[in-house]
Amino acid sequence: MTSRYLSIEGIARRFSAGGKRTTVFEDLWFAMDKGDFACIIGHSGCGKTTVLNILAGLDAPDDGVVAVDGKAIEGPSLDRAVIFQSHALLPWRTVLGNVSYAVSSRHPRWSRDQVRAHALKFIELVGLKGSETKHPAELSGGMKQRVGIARALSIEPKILLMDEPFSALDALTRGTLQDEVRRICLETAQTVFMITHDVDEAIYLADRIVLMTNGPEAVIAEIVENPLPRDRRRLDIHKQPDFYAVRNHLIDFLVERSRTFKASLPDGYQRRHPPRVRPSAAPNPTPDGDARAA
Ligand SMILES: Nc1ncnc2c1ncn2[C@@H]1O[C@H](COP(=O)(O)OP(=O)(O)OP(=O)(O)O)[C@@H](O)[C@H]1O
Repeated sequence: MTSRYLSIEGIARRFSAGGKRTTVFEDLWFAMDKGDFACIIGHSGCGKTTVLNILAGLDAPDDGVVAVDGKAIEGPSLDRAVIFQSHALLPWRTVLGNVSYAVSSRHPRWSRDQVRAHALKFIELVGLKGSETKHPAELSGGMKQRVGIARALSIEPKILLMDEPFSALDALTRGTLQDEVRRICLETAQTVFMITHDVDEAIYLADRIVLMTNGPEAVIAEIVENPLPRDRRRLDIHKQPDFYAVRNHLIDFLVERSRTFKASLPDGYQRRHPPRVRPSAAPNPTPDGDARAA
């Protein structure tokens, strides 16, 4: 196994349905360091959720291994927290009750006061101070998702896995929550693997964007290194010189290359080391040899 914090090593997943066997992907490789924020982008059905489920330990690969912090994943664990599109809160528990439940699962020996103090810290972190005693039915969609985020972060997971966490929210709430998740993840050096269909969301949040070709038998076409500065702000991100270079690169992939990539693999393409690309507005980017302009 490699020494990276998270390593996906040659995994394959095949499903049988109606007597037909489909290979979603095989020989998939990807690695992350601690504190990295990666987004995966690809068309519906290419296998993004399958990868996330394998990382969560909810599904197992048919071949290959996934390891976190040097340990192969063998099932669900509190080391990996998942935030889904729907919040899946316990309706009979309050905000504090929902978060405390997760905290006491993580720290079964903690006293009631310790659990409460820890849960309150994360409730405050996501901006829900004052709503501790409310039940999920009394909360807006955005507030419920905040509880889900507080619950996931409160167990201080090694990896935070997010499956389109903001897609069910209105644009204003989505933007605010993106800001908060970014702030918290930067502050806590949280390692995050997230699925999104939203190119702008990926550019705002991610350090690296994994581009997956269409399925079946999807491959990772490229790992796009985000060229924007780490202190980027959502509201004026479009003024960053490289913004449209990276945005056009991602859109071009989704519109065209996700479909055609496999039929014309670039020279020297290796599944184990997909090309790393750093789109740039500069006319002749030459930072690391394999960088290309959008
Ligand atoms: N349990 C299963 N049994 C059979 N086929 C499955 C199963 N789970 C997923 N698949 C198939 O695997 C492929 C990848 O599914 P997956 O949900 O990972 O795609 P996705 O990229 O996350 O799609 P979306 O963006 O629509 O959520 C699809 O063709 C899907 O039908």
